Amino acid sequence: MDEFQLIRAITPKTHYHEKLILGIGDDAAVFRPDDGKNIVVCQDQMVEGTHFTKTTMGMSDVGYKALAANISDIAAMGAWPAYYLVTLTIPKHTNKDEIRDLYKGMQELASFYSMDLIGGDTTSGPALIINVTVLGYADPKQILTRSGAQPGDVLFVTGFVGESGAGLDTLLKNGRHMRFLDMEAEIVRTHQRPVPRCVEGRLLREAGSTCANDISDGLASELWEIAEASSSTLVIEEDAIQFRGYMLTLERKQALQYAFSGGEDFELVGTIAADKWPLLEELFKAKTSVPVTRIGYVESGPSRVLSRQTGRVLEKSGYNHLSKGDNHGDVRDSYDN
Ligand SMILES: Nc1ncnc2c1ncn2[C@@H]1O[C@H](COP(=O)(O)OP(=O)(O)OP(=O)(O)O)[C@@H](O)[C@H]1O
Ligand SMILES: Cc1ncc(C[n+]2csc(CCOP(=O)(O)O)c2C)c(N)n1
Ligand SMILES: [Mg+2]
Ligand SMILES: [Mg+2]
Ligand SMILES: [Mg+2]
Repeated sequence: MDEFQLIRAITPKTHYHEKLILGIGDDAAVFRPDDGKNIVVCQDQMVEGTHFTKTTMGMSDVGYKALAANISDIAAMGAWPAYYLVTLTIPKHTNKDEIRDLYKGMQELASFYSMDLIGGDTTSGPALIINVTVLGYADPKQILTRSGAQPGDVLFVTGFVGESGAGLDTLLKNGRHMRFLDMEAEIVRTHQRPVPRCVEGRLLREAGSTCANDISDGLASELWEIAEASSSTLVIEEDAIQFRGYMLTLERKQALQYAFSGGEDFELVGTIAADKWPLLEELFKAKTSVPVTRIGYVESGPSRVLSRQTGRVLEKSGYNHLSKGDNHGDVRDSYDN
């Protein structure tokens, strides 16, 4: 397989968006934006050894999750995805079938959201790296931001948090080819194939929420981002955090540790005016199988996250690439300025 064969193989034969003028095949892609909408754009990448290993994820899972992580950021803005671009760094000895599986995983999710692949780049390099850019649309009158929390708001989270981190530990211990019990299979799936919460992001907008953040680095880290961007105090009631299945077999303290610091759950955490909370609950019951749980509130005060249970400031734990001394800067010397 050479670079040009690869590009030919991944070029879609049809497209979903009629406003796409030029997709893959020229120096750049061209589309006419949807009338009256704001364009939303984000980018996240996954690196072998940092975000996945051969033990934790198959190639189609890697493709799926690289796109899912980006769609999750679009969902956290209350927006809807439309186009994506994929940049690959491919190490030696990667075969054609592996790349085909990577795109299969991405296409599964892309077809669900009718997203068009419109470009990217391909290079060789020392590790497998998948960098995805997603473009989407938002209603110009209402986007969900990290700075949108107001004193008096209810703080909520969608779905169940902590499962991805627990799934990762299960995978690191047993490998992905293990025959898992149903409960373990559920958390492993959350780690490998998280479901972006686009529908739920829309419901947040419908109910009148102004603030959301998706959980990539862990609940603690995402709560701190909201507190800092909104210049307010978030009070978290740990006792309200819900778990299911495998997580209920753990000591609650450990389950909470996964929820706060595990990351990659890709659920939404956000806030909404207290008088609109009942409507949000109603909309979730009527329109999605994903639960929404009140886990605290917002009050005026310095930018910080307080635990209602302990009265103490919540530790800013969670995943931080550049504070983990062992996972960066090891393939080359420093620049000599
Ligand atoms: N290297 C960079 N250059 C320019 N902007 C960046 C860079 N890295 C991050 N950003 C920007 O910083 C902001 C926060 O990015 P961050 O990656 O922390 O958010 P996220 O995607 O929600 O989190 P995660 O990466 O854990 O999924 C975004 O506006 C992002 O575009
Ligand atoms: C093998 C392996 N080890 C550790 C992890 C955990 N992990 C890696 S990156 C990240 C935060 C989100 O990334 P980003 O901030 O880049 O979006 C987390 C929780 C993993 N997935 N696989
Ligand atoms: Mg990011
Ligand atoms: Mg995010
Ligand atoms: Mg992200």
